[in-house]
Amino acid sequence: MEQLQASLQARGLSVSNLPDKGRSLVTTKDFYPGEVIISQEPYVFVPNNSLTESSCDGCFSKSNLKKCSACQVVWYCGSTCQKLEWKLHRLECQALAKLDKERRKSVTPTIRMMVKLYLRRKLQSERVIPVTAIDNYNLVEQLVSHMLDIDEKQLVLYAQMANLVNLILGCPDIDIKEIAENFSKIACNAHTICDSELRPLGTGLYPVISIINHSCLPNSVLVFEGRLAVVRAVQHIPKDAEILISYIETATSTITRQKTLKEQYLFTCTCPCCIKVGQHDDIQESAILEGYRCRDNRCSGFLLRESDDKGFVCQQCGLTRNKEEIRKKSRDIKALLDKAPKSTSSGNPQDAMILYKNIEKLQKEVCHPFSISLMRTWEKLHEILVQLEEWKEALTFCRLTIPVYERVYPGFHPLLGLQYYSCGKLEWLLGETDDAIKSLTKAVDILRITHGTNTPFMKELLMKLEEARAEASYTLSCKE
Ligand SMILES: C[S@@+](CC[C@H](N)C(=O)[O-])C[C@H]1O[C@@H](n2cnc3c(N)ncnc32)[C@H](O)[C@@H]1O
Repeated sequence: MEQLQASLQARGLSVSNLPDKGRSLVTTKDFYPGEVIISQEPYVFVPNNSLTESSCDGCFSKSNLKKCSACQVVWYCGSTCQKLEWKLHRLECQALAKLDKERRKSVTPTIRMMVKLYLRRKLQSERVIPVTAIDNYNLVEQLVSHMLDIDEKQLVLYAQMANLVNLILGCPDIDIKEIAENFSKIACNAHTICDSELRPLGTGLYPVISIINHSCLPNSVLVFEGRLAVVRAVQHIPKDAEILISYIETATSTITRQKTLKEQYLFTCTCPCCIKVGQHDDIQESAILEGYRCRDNRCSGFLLRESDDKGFVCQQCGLTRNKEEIRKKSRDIKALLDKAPKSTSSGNPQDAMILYKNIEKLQKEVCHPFSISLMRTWEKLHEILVQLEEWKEALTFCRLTIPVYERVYPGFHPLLGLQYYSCGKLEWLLGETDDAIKSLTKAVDILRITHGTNTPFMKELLMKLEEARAEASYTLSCKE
């Protein structure tokens, strides 16, 4: 702990204990928007491989993959990644190679994560891999596990998984209870590794980053550069303040956010957004994001349940909507949404587009124009239409999402920046240069804070903006 504090002190940080939160990462100097607060390589990480989709165990690439011939479980994109991972994979490979074919199928990414955790501990204790103040198993030991709070069913599942890990490791001296507790630690401390566009790639355990607590209105953001986790300030953070990131998708009502946090991280959030739960403004916002629209299409009011529970009444114009009518339409939407995964995985985007357009039509009759479910449908239609190369329509749906994004995300949220980037790319493609410049500028303003400016992803965005500006000034000079 002293070594960790010394290492953090050099970066303007320190670990404190807060009464209701446990350990927290606190600043010992000011941080400014866009500044890197801390970055860390994972103690262990695994790609999100499944039986149908694989990626490289070193860099998550999905191309030129070759399966490790010995264990037949792990994939690499080439010898560079294979060599980099070899010290750890050598041990893992020996353990996996001993399993029969059927058993190997049960080696999920979570099981691999645990196997790798113990193997890395072994390599560090034998000094094959160096130990540093921010890269050691002691930090894993200090992670919260919430073992006393999790239910019986979950405990049984962890125990079964722990038995499988023990069987793979072939070390009867490793305590099953300890492995089960480590599964619980992974559940509330591991982070989903995403690419620059926030698409999930894998899972990693970053024991120092895991000291950072959650807020639904955070002052920092966690992004990844490959597997390196990078925390950046999104606002001015003064000395002696707590660093806070969001663990969850915050585009939901307070009650939904609190439920998610309780179920996955086992705490009740009391951030500035959550303490408003039940207050008038919060009820109104929830009714907009997850509730229904007024019967009158010209009215933008939100609806609340009538006191006799027979229906919903618009808080702007007073019109009521019948509960049964809403229920029926909601059932129809659900029936269509249930068909959606099949339609999207069937590989026929045309079918998926028709289905989602039907969903949108029904949702527009039921949901408030700022509804999150309607926004998700617009996102899906944008994605499908890009696939179909229907650029104009894709742009229409992308633009529809922007006001909802603006409403639900704070100014410097990566998803807002990325959505502006998507709009800008489509506008540029369609020759709408002035609009493209506006969208790309907004994307740059946000993403330079959340993502920095040095990654290939950001360099490409900056180049696109420059190209668009150059074209606009060339067109202008031609006109003059
Ligand atoms: C990734 S850990 C964060 C570090 C943790 N406080 C510790 O002592 O190691 C996640 C856990 O921290 C606690 N936590 C995180 N954010 C919190 C918050 N806003 N309020 C209360 N507890 C919080 C919860 O127990 C949660 O399961």
